[in-house]
Amino acid sequence: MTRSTPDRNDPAARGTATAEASGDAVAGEAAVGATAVEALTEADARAEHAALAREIRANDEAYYREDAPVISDAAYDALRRRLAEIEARFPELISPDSPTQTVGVAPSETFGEVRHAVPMLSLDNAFTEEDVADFVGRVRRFLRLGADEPLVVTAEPKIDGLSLSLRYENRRLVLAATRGDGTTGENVTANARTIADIPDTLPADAPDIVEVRGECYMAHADFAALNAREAEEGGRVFANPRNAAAGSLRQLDPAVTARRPLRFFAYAWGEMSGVPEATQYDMVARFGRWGLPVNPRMTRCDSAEALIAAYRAIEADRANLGYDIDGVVYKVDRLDLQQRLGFVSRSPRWAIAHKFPAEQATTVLERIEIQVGRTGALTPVAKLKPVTVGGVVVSNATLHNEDEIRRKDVREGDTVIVQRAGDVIPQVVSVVLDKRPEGAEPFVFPTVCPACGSHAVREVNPRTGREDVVRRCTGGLICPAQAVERLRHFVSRHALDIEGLGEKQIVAFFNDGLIASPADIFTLEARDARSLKKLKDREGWGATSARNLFAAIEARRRIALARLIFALGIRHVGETTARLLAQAFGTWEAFAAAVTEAADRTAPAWHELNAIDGIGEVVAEAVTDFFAEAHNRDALRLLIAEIEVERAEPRVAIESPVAGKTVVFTGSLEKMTRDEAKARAESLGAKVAGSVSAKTDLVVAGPGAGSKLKKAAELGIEVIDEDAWLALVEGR
Ligand SMILES: NC(=O)c1ccc[n+]([C@@H]2O[C@H](COP(=O)([O-])OP(=O)(O)OC[C@H]3O[C@@H](n4cnc5c(N)ncnc54)[C@H](O)[C@@H]3O)[C@@H](O)[C@H]2O)c1
Ligand SMILES: [Zn+2]
Repeated sequence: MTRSTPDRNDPAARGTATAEASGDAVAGEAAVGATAVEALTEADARAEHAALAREIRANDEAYYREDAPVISDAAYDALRRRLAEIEARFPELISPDSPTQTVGVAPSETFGEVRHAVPMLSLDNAFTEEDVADFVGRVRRFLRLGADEPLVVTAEPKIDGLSLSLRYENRRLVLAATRGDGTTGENVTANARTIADIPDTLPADAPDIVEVRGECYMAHADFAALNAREAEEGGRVFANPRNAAAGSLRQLDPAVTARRPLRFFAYAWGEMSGVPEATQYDMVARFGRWGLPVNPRMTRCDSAEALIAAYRAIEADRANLGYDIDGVVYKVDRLDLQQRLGFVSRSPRWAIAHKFPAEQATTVLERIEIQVGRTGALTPVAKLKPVTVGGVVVSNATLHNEDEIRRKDVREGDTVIVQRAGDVIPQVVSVVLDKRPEGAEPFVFPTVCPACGSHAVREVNPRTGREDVVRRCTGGLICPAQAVERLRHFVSRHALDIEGLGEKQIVAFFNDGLIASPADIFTLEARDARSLKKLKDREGWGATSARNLFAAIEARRRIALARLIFALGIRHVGETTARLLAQAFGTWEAFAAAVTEAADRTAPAWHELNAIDGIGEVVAEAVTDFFAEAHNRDALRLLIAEIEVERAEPRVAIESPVAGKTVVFTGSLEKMTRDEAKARAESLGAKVAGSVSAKTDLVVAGPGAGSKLKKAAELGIEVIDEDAWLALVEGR
């Protein structure tokens, strides 16, 4: 696995909650209130504030934790601006957890946590020249500077990467951490050590403790090469260099980071056992002498006008820098003045980021093409008459989804406004209606998958009654667009668990036509015996590895029903749900017959399915949609003919102190692995959740527990340690 974060569409890794969250997030682009803030009633403001905060948080998760944003930065910034405007008028809505008061998101559990000795903050934003003048005025007033007293402010490019803190003790690199939520970040020391730009040691004149902070980023050329390579190998293609940098640094396996061309610019610092210079400018110069890369475009300015001139100069050069920047950062130069200015909630008072406007151009949309993603999402892409936007030639732009096309009424042949907003994937902003050719028809979004001909459906969220914005192919088992992803999931550890059949082998076998659907795995050996091009003669293989693979496959010909159901990769069907279904139906035949019948929502089978404890409508729909697709049923018939599915024992009512409780494990456990703890808890009737919420009954915390523990304390949820947990479940 070369992924740092769980795949967003892996049903095992993503609960319904995340799926809904990101669905809301997409819808959020349209959700910025239409009413002027001045005209809002208090009740409307409260409701909109809550909705905005939810959307911002969902987008934060996608952006910071999964390195896969769902909306453009410009759309995201608009949500934030609206939230801030509402809070300005209704200050009672400002709570400590409002997005205006917080930084980023809490670190992902998969990395060790690092508490920052000095918090890592965000930056306030300026979008107009007026905002810049306001900033300078605010600083001067705060410092009570007279009209003739100079104020020097630096200007430097705002690199679009992710911030990284490097701690040197006695001039050796000892710790590297991401920003996280500003207080606690992720430990990425081993990853940072693989970055050539980052020195292992500092020279003798550096103090004993030095925390260098700066931006980890990926240059344009490296980004393009990486994406080309990933696309070829069936890996993950990144939307833009920032996501590529974040996704590459935040890898569980540092060897993967080492193969990614990451770079670094130093521009700030945290804890220091002595600050050797008196100004921002000189500190950065000092970092440069210590062997750290620093940006050559930093200048000193003495007025708002000079700052804007510096901004214009950097903007003019933006396309030639070779890496993405999304604005210019201004910082008060004198460190003693920085000290006096201090901080407000999430950003320093002595700095501001002057953001570039999104870059736009007008061109003709020639065609709308529907692409099918690795997880079956149908995404519309606008094929454009090539046009230069912000120095880059653009011929494709995203249209996001079906609703967006309808909302903007985008038609083939239209003249459209295209925007690049710092990120690399351009988007269609709007249609120039005056230029619509005669006879242009509204676009009809396909309801079958262009890759495999299966039905493509939109899920309905039973709670909100709203359709998911994404239309998905339901022919998962045969769809060539999804094949690799499905097969990878099918053989993964918690599914069929076939050793020696990783993503790399699957991609190679799929490309060579050896394995196209799950049944093919079990006929591989027989076909190999008859084939002239044998597995053992393939590059990187040999008689032993081929024999081992065949043995590993053979060992899985007998499989537990729950594992098989999970392995199918049906949306929303994770391990727990698969087990519930297996226990409820007992045999494959009974399960398959019932869920096929349940396609008819008036059939008794539909009600039986919904009556199973723990199975909600979302799951019931996903399962029946999957079996309603004839292509899937055909593929399953072939698979079942090759394997033997074990009968599942029915679930017995459990009497245990944790039955029916929702439990969260956090920190490191010493007496059991996470998987063991989870399986044990579930076997006792508890539900194991990944994050702490009001629904949590119990938190089991080991050493090193961080944000979840904090959250539990905030919510007043009972917290026990591992020993207490064992005593509880063992009845001691
Ligand atoms: N599209 C989305 O869904 C989504 C979601 C969350 C955030 N975002 C984007 O992320 C950004 C907001 O997040 P943020 O809190 O990280 O703040 P920010 O990017 O606006 O500013 C703070 C960051 O700027 C970086 N930076 C780069 N060059 C710098 C320099 N020379 N000096 C100082 N800092 C420098 C640092 O990493 C710092 O943490 C916005 O651009 C926003 O649009 C987008
Ligand atoms: Zn398909």
